[in-house]
Amino acid sequence: MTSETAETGGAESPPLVEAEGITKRFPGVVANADVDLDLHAGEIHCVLGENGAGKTTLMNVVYGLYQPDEGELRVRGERVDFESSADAIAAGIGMVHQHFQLVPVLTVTDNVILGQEPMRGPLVDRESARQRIVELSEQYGLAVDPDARIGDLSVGAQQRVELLKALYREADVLILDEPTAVLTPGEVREFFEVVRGLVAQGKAVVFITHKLREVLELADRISVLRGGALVGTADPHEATIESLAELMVGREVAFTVDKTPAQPTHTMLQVRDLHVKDDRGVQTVQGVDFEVRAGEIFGIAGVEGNGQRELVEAVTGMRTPTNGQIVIGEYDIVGANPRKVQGLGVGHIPEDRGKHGLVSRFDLTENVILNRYHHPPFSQRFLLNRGVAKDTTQRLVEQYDVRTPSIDVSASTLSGGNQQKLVVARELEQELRLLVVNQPTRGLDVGSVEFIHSQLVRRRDDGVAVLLVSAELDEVLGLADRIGVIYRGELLATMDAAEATRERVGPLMAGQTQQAAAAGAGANGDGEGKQGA
Ligand SMILES: Nc1ncnc2c1ncn2[C@@H]1O[C@H](COP(=O)(O)OP(=O)(O)OP(=O)(O)O)[C@@H](O)[C@H]1O
Repeated sequence: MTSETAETGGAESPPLVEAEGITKRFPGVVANADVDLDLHAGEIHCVLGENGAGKTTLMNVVYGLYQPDEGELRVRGERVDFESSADAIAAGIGMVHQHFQLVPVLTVTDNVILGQEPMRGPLVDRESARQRIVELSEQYGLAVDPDARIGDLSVGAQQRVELLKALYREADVLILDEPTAVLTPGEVREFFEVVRGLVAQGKAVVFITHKLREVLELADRISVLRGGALVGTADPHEATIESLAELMVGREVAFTVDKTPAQPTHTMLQVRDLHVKDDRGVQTVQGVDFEVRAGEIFGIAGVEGNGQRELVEAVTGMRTPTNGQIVIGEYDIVGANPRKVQGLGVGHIPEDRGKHGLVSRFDLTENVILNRYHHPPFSQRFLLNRGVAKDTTQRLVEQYDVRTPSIDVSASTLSGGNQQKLVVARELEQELRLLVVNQPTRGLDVGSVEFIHSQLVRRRDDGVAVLLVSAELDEVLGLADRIGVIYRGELLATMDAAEATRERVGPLMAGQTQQAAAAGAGANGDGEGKQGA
């Protein structure tokens, strides 16, 4: 639908939001340089750009979190000067961040009305709020139980609560920052339906994503940022994944991984009959067996939440298994702490860089030496050699193209994708025997994905054993030499990459065993990995 046909649009009405000449500077960086952006009722506007291109900054300006240094914002044709997000919300702008801002112990209703409680005299009128939430869920197809506790909801349901929160505040413009990064394939499909419903009812949606297939499927309008500036717009009917990638990155991007057949040698990681419980005490890994040899990439495919997190935490010493063996080299590491495991030459790229990868208030050098400051070359005779630490950080920042004004800024100032590149650089560029990577390219732009993939293959070719866990089926199929499929904590099948196709692995990810798949029973493709590009 276009603005002309939208309920609240119409050829003569101005865009819901016009951003004109927006410039926003941070120390040493021009995050947005003279950017124009129009958001129309009834349109899905995709904003693309490589990591650090300025997408989040621009949206934070529109949402009132940052004030622009230059330029102006107009809402329905009227100039606005937002001093905070409260002003933007009052003007009908809502934003759903990548990290949800919900209180886990409260109910859906309490979260939605938080800070906006309807009062009847001195009392909160919870019942009328609850009724309004039910109406909104029905109107926009946002299925959630208003009385459920947030902590008990799936990620997809929590995202629907965030949308309800914005709609309850009567938002006409919804800014969604990488909303599908955290969703399972089934949830992505449901989410697309919701977004289509929102624009059909006259809302304007801004959709930030690195997944170009999603852009082609959903966008009415595409804007591309590079180095803080708007470098172009693309017509979703004419654009291809390749053309969008080139517009974003400024060069051609390869979508297939260039690698020769693996030459594996001895077993480096052996996992036997592994059982692991999650934080709630639920047995999420249930009798897993596999091994990874030096010089190969063993990929674990699976829809998120099937025990991958607990498996990776057990292998890296962050979680003690309830049963089973994990042998790295010749050591059984069950009971060993993460530092000990790391000392065996184990690198770890965690799925949650905020929790386990980086300390956001530390500068880049402190983050690079985080788990190695007590090892040479950083430590010499118990003293930290700052010069070596800084030189190493500078080299990694250049080699991995971490976009930053300097290595002295705190990690929190880096864009999400650049934070991830820093973690990957630190973990890959050390003495390694085993590398455990969980969702290594989440939030990365297509150019960075291409680079990180080639680096993983390079370390494999150096003789490192690589355990790759990813919900992106394309990533596992493109990188791994052998593949296991995890479903409800069990490895359903292990196969050579040559035998692994999307058609074979997809149904297994949905829990369909090989026998059933051969009989053709009930394949619905729901288990397909999230789309790579
Ligand atoms: N609060 C801040 N202080 C200093 N620099 C910042 C701050 N926020 C963003 N930047 C810088 O502004 C630039 C743009 O960052 P932004 O987060 O907008 O990029 P992005 O396009 O959203 O990237 P990604 O795809 O990685 O999320 C980056 O160079 C970043 O380091």
